[in-house]
Formats: sequence, structure tokens, C-alpha cells
Amino acid sequence: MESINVLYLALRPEADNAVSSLTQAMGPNVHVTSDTAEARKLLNNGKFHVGLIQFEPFDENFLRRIVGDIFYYPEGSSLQWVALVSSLSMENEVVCRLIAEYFYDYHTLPFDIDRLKVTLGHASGMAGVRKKVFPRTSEWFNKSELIGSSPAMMRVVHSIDKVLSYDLPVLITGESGTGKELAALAIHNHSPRSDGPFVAVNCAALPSNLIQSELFGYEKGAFTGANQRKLGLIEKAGGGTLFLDEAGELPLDLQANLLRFLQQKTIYRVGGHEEIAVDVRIISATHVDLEEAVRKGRFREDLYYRLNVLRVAMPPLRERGYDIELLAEYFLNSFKKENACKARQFNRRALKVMRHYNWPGNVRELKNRVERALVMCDDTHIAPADLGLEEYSPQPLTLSLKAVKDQAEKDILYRVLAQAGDSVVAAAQILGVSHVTLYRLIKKHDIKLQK
Ligand SMILES: Nc1ncnc2c1ncn2[C@@H]1O[C@H](COP(=O)(O)OP(=O)(O)OP(=O)(O)O)[C@@H](O)[C@H]1O
Repeated sequence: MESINVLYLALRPEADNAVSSLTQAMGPNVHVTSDTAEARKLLNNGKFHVGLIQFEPFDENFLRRIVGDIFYYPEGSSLQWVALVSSLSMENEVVCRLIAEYFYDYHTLPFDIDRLKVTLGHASGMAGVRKKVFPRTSEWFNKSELIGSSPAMMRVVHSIDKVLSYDLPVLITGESGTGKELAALAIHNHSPRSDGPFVAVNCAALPSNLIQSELFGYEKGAFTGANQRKLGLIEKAGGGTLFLDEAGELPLDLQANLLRFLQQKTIYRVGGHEEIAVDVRIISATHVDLEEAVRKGRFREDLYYRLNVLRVAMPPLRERGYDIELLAEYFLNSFKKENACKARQFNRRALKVMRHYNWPGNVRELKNRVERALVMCDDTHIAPADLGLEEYSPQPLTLSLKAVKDQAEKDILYRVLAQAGDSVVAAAQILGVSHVTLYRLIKKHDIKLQK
């Protein structure tokens, strides 16, 4: 077997029989640690292909620390994780979710070195493929402020990666507060236009009588009060990106002007006769269904097709699994830096409540609730009441092993399809299945391909 560098994060390495068998079998390529800070440092040097985590004896706090410290860590993102678990732990909902969301595979104890070596070999192969197909991940995360490493966010990263290569309009869809503006900024910052300006305009916030002059600018004397020429936002975004937030709110007459600009790449300032060429990439965002708006006659169909050339869909926060905790920790740490407050972390109940809450306001709501909690909390630990959330009453475990396997299967399909740019032939090759099988699985999990 080709040498595979494994980082083994063991809860109690001194009491772990697997450690000695593994180091014996794999020699110096295995590094063992129980310290997540050290693991993070080691991941930074990028030499590890596979991370192995032992969940026994099961300790929920340890798992939470791993999620916060390791999975958030971008440099680890081409590395693949394998879990060592007992069948008893597989009955625990936290463990199952963690595995389904973050792991390439799991190895059920008792420890079987030959079986594990095969699993590690596959995981390492996948790490190599990810690095080739997706080399920008760590740099990408560093440059953008989009936090998250759930499969749903990985799909976003991949979609963004795809749209970077083309200087075409992008439409970002998603519920309010899902991070559409942040995604637009990420596209701009990673595109060849990153040295140019990023100008954001909220179409819903501008009074309708001002939108025209705000976007296109005006000449001196164009209307009462126009004492001097003013450049519009489109011109100000010249050489860069114009972000039209809430594009669905644009009045119909302005939609016609915008369409004209998108077709001709030129504008007229209000009251002006000179045709001015402007080089701008348009990224628009909407939380309303624009197709529905087109059907109802509120949005021009021709403009819709012009804006919707490339598409990025932001998932709601409730579908991002452990990203909720990552984001909560991230906001907590950044607010802590800004304010002298007592609260240092979330208590267990708060984490559970956040995990099961529906988050109708998505990331923005989470950010606001964490900020509020820091003000309300008199303790070192933030409780659900500080977040203004109802207590979560634990549900009995309903997740069967089959459900976990199905979820894991679905996640890996998403990941590999994303890596393969939704090419079924390439994805089938990576997964080592025929494309007929892959089509069957895509149908089974109701996965929508982008091409
Ligand atoms: N993945 C993320 N990581 C870190 N912060 C995020 C993330 N997503 C959103 N945010 C933060 O949440 C808030 C809302 O994000 P943003 O304004 O980009 O959402 P939006 O989808 O454009 O909302 P709206 O539809 O209401 O305009 C911002 O403060 C943003 O910084």
C-alpha cells in the first residue's frame, strides 16, 4: 500500500489498544494526539491524508470540541475523516449525525487492522481526488468570511468556484439571512475583478423615485436639486462588481433600463445624452421566487434570463447541521473580542436547542441571538433563555442504522458529484460504480444535477 499519512485523534491514547496496533501496522506515518490544538497545527502543514477519530469512550463534550476546533479548520478540508466507533455508539444520535455529516467512512469496533487499512486507503484516495479537483478550498475559505463545512456549504463553495471562471451574471437565491451578500462578495474577491470595486445596492431599500438616478447617475440640471453631475452606482462599480440585492423588488420601468444595460454594456445618465460604456459584472440576489414573479408579470422574463445565467443557491441554516455550532462559536468569539462580557461559552442545553431550532431568519438570526445572549447572560455559560429560545425537549432516538447509512450515501454522492462538476461519468469513476448504478442512486436520493 502506498504510504498514507494518518492523524489519529484519540480520546485517551494511553488506554487505547488501537494505537499500538495501528502504529505497528503503519509505522511512522501515523501521528497520535489527544490534543485538538496540536491536531490543528499538524493539519496546517497539510501532510496528512486521513484523520482518524476514536469516539470511545463516548464523550459528547469531546465531540463538540472536535467539531469546533477541527472541522471548522479549513486546511483540513481535503483530508478525509474516518471514525472508530462501537456499535453501541452508533445508537447515539450525536455520533450518527456527526458521521453522516462530516465523515468519509466509519470503522465499527472491534478493531480490525486489515479492514481499517482498506478503509484508510479509500479515504486517502478520496483526499487525493479532492485536492486535485478542489485545490482552492483552504485559500478560498481564508479569503471569504463564509463559515461552514457542511456538505450543503461545500456545494455552495463548489458552485462559487465554478462561476469564478466566467465573467457572466450570477443569480444567488436563498432565504433571507442565508449569506447571499457574503457569497456575492466571495465571488467578487476570488474573481479577476477583485482589484476593482464591489458595490452593493439593496433594491428594496431605495425609494422608487430615486432608484433610476442612484443606479445610472445624473447630469447637472437633470432635475431640481441636481446641482452637479453625480455618478451612479453602475459607473461606480466600473471594473468591478455590482451586487443587486433583492433584485425582485426592482420596479418594472427600471427593469427595462437594466436589461438594456446588460445587453449593450452602456448607460445614459439621467438627463444625459452621452452613451457611456461601463464594464461591470452583475451579481443579483433574491429571496423571492423570481420564476413565480415572472409568471405573475411582476418581473420581466427577458431580464430574468439575463440575470440568471449562472446560479448559486444558499441553503437554509437548518440544513447545515453542525455549521450551526461553528457559526455560533464564531459569532460568540468575535463579539467577545469586541465587548468585555462574562459569558465564555454555550452550555450543553443551549447547543442542543440551537441545533434543533428551525432558524427562520437563518444566519442573521443566529448572529443576533448570540449578540443578545452576550448582553443577557450573567453567567460564564450561555443558556437557552439567554438566546431567547425555548427549551429543547429531547426526542427519543429514531435514527436507524439504515437511515444513517442512507444519509452517508447521500452525502458522499453530493460531495463526489460536486467534485466531478456534476458529471455522472466522472463521479461514477471516482466512486468505483457503474454510471447506471450511480443514476439509480441519484434517483433514489432525489439529487438534482446542475447540468
Ligand atoms: N456562512 C456565514 N459565515 C459567517 N457569517 C455569515 C454567513 N452567512 C451569513 N453570515 C452573516 O449573516 C448576516 C446575513 O448575511 P447576508 O446579509 O449575506 O444574508 P442575505 O442572504 O444577503 O440576507 P437578505 O436576503 O436579507 O439580504 C451577515 O451579518 C453575514 O455576515
